[in-house]
Amino acid sequence: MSSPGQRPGSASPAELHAMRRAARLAATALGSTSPNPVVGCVLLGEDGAPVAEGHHLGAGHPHAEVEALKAAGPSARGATAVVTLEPCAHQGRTGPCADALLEAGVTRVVYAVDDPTPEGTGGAERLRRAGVQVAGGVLRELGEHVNELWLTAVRRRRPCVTWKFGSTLDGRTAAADGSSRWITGAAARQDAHELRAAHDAVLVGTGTLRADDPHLGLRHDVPGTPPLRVVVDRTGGIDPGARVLDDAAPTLLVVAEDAHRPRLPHGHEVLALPADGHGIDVAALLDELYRRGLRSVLLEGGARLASAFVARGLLDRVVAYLAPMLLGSRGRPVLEDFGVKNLAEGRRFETGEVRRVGEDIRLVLRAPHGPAAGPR
Ligand SMILES: Nc1nc(O)c(N)c(N[C@@H]2O[C@H](COP(=O)(O)O)[C@@H](O)[C@H]2O)n1
Repeated sequence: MSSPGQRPGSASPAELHAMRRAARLAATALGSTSPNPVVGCVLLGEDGAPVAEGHHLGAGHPHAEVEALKAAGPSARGATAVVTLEPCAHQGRTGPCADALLEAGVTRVVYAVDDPTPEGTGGAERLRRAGVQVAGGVLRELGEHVNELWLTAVRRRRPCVTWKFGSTLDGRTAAADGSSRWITGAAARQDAHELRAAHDAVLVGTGTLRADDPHLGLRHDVPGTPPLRVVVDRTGGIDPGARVLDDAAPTLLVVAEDAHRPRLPHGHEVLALPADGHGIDVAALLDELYRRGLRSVLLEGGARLASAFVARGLLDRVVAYLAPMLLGSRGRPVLEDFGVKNLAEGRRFETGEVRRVGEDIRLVLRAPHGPAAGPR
């Protein structure tokens, strides 16, 4: 295994090209693989030309390397495997990829990111000991990027939390009268649906539920598995006719331990968690979601719930759609007070990707790297 400080192994132009292809393959399964990562693999023949490729479809399915080996058949002998994550060395739901690569006669393995899990790690070392040439850390940033949600989750032992919002440039999500349709344009809203499809769960509080009656499903033109809909409703007072209780996807209704537990239509569930005067214990909620195998959560509001996550330092990423519009201080703010009294207490993020989506600006921010974050 290459250690975080180790220089990445060198790779040929054909291998770098194959790694980019493997990352694109991996990304096609975002939102469908948890608790497993997204992984892509390309096999190159001795002349450097691709002979087969594969990607991981989800837990219980063969790993990316095994998919590619199956597609290659006997052509795998003498091939180079280019894979976005270190081949695993363990017997989980499926067998160890390192052994499958050895049995198929692969002679070189190039991978981007070390597997950070105690179960999965060790494949690179096993391959090296068996005489296979191994180069780790190749296009590591790309491998980190495509698997950002899973890597953040397994390093922090809780789902990766992305807070998504659409607001005016002055941080308002509705006007004083509550009108909010639409602040951002159609392109930003379409993009937000694609973001939803890449996550395992979408999370809102009751304020948003009452104000917008959101459905939280996927639009018919967005491919992917609908995420679990999670509604934090401290008192359990959800309207039985709420759109989120239809059968498009399961809904988890999170209530306080001492609250009324409503009967929900078949397929939905009530989860009781500790709460205090500020609301449900959101760290306990993340622990429970992680325990259930969810690795990514898209927090879609409202201001109160988002403030609870900010206050607890539980945001990993922010995806903001900023509309070229101003509503002034009578508009509804994107966040409530979360206890900041002076500039030094303000929460800072690192600026990531910035791009224009229709008339709006899409901004990705990341929490500064803590000790659990991976190498950069
Ligand atoms: N290298 C690699 N390729 C894949 O396609 C993978 N899905 C993984 N996953 C690693 O193995 C663990 C899951 O194993 P099972 O699917 O249960 O057999 C997962 O936690 C990763 O460490 N690795």
